[in-house]
Amino acid sequence: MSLAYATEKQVAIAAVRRACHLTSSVFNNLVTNETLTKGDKSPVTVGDYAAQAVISSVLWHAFPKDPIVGEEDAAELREESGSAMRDRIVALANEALAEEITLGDNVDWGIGPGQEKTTEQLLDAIDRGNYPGGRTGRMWTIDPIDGTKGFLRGEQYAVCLSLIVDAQVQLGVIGCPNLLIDPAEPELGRGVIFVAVKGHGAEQIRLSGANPTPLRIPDFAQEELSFLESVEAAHSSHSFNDRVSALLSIARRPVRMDSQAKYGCLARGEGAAYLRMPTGVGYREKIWDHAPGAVLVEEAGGIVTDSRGLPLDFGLGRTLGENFGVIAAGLGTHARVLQAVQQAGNEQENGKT
Ligand SMILES: Nc1ncnc2c1ncn2[C@@H]1O[C@H](COP(=O)(O)OS(=O)(=O)O)[C@@H](OP(=O)(O)O)[C@H]1O
Ligand SMILES: [Mg+2]
Ligand SMILES: [Mg+2]
Ligand SMILES: [Mg+2]
Repeated sequence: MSLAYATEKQVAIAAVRRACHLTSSVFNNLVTNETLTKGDKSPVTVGDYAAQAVISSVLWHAFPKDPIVGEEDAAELREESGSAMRDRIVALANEALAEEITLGDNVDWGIGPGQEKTTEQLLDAIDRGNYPGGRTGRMWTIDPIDGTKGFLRGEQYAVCLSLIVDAQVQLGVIGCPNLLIDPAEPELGRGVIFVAVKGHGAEQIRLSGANPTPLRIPDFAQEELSFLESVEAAHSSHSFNDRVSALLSIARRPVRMDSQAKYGCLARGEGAAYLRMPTGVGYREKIWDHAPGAVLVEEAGGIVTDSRGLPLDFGLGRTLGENFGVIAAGLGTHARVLQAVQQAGNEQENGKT
């Protein structure tokens, strides 16, 4: 096997591991006044900002020329009113950057003892995520905490990083600190990183970095089919999924889970399809919410399209453009789900539902 994107993979895993340690410790010590509400009414915590600062700093050290499409920006933190949060973010980010963690990550990537940064350097690191995206060249996407609402509830969330080259996702890394390593063996505990390199397969490793396990989506019998879907009804239409489920005579209840942990669970065979249909409010899906998950599912043998059956286009900028939803499923399931989605869509247009 060739070493495609071998350095990028190592750096990305190291960055995501650091960020996962950070977010776990933030959750365990989260106090009031550490969460802001953004312009779109969604929450952002000190954990989101600090994790983006850490990942961006590591990427800058390893690949200084690569642009970054990151979810967060530091505008509010630069204001006087943001100073308390700012100080906490700087402390958290520096703690994570300087932390001693072994197994493959090392000081050459701007992490490890002595790698603390100034406030200005960390705010700039957050703001390096302002790249507008586009069709050509290399770029990284960072979603420092995907599923922030799940994070705040103590449920699933994910630290998500991808490398896109000429609009194709080449590498995806999804850290899930709260996900069971193996649902069949809960005593193994929680903390998983999903990794995929285009053309080279998908794997799961433990948050500790150990036990790489290849991932392959299994074939599902009809009675085993179930959907993975968002927790928040505002993020994807639950009622539409119910109709698709009925059309496919799916008996099992959908599994609701925040974040790209859904793509990870699909890739390891927990749930037969991830359906995310728009709620009709004109929301545009962001590339950082899907790029790592899409390459993961494809490399585990699955298919990811919109409701027209077209691949997601990561070359349009920071968003996926007009929202036609997302259907991710294994090879043997995707066509059936797509057909049912289109039927449900037609019914909706004809006012039958
Ligand atoms: N209206 C609307 N429609 C679709 N998607 C939206 C919408 N608003 C927000 N978002 C994005 O949803 C991301 C979280 O998705 P999830 O699948 O984790 O949602 S859920 O928490 O399970 O409900 C969430 O990612 P994070 O902000 O990283 O948590 C947002 O990018
Ligand atoms: Mg957010
Ligand atoms: Mg997100
Ligand atoms: Mg986020």
